[in-house]
Amino acid sequence: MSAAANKPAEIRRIAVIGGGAWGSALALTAARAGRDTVLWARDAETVAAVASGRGNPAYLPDVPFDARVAATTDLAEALDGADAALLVTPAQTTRAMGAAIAPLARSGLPVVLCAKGIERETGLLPAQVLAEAAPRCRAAILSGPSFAADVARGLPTAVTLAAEDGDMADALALALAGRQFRPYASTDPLGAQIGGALKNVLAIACGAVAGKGWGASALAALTARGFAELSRLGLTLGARPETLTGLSGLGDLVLTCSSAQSRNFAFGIALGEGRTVDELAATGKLAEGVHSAAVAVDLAARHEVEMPIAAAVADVLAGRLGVDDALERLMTRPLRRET
Ligand SMILES: NC(=O)c1ccc[n+]([C@@H]2O[C@H](COP(=O)([O-])OP(=O)(O)OC[C@H]3O[C@@H](n4cnc5c(N)ncnc54)[C@H](O)[C@@H]3O)[C@@H](O)[C@H]2O)c1
Ligand SMILES: O=P(O)(O)OC[C@H](O)CO
Repeated sequence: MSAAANKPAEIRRIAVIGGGAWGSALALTAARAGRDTVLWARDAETVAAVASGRGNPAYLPDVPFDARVAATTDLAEALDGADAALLVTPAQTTRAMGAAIAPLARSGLPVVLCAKGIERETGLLPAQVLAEAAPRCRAAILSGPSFAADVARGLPTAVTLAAEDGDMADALALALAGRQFRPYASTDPLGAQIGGALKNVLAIACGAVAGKGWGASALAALTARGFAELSRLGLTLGARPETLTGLSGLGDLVLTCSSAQSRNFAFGIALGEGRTVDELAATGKLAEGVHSAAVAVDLAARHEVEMPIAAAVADVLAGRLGVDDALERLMTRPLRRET
């Protein structure tokens, strides 16, 4: 067989599974890139609004859709004829959504995992979960500094698009690229997933520092030490250094640890201002770091990797530690060489 015959076919039709903020922004991105795009959402009101061209008022208010996106509540219809799917529901739903996609997807369908998190019950990353739930699909990862509202408005950014198969990563990057959205293909999906999952946990810590008013120096110091933790775990698990310092690692960490537009950072701010975890959970707003903190700490412990900031976040979220005590604990750790 020639090398050309092994190349993935051109991606013309894209199914975006998940009608929240990021799913809608990515559907718009795919449509702007000229792909025939269909959005699946479980809620009929969202589908009606998107299909009529009104956009997604529930999740992306005040963002007009400037390209045509079809929409459906029928998963089989969304996947029918799709050359690739983007799975954009919360990380803890990857297994159930993978299982729903599995019998409807053609063999070898590229499924781009866009959630940033770790499965709570198993400690598995999204691609590992998909491999169990939909073994005939091929996983790719889209991650990097990208607020849904910014991307939907057409503000520029760059992201990582990673898959074990470099040709598939290239084809997916090409399918989504536009003047305002620049994917960099990568063959390190593990590294891309580690960065995306951990930056959410670390952003809660940084938000708490901001909410407490502990100053810009503390915020920068915590972000840098957070990056040290992310890198330690990533390198131990086999991520590549250039991925960890790239868009899906350092790039996304810097964004999420510095902007109140981040739901994880905003969650941390509210904690620092004295709101309780239960109060914040009751708002129903998705902050993925809340769901991944404890399991990230367990994963690190299994690999004998120290993650004191993530551990402090997990303890605060579990009600075992206050934010002031978390600072005290971090600041009074034995002094050490910087690594
Ligand atoms: N919003 C962003 O700026 C952004 C950017 C990059 C990555 N992400 C990641 O994308 C993922 C989704 O985030 P979002 O911002 O779109 O969240 P969101 O809260 O805006 O939307 C979540 C969507 O998932 C659906 N959903 C929830 N539970 C479901 C279930 N059990 N089955 C099927 N559908 C379900 C909801 O109905 C909703 O349509 C997260 O992992 C997040 O970290 C978000
Ligand atoms: O709002 P957050 O904290 O989920 O962050 C959104 C994106 O992941 C930023 O890249």
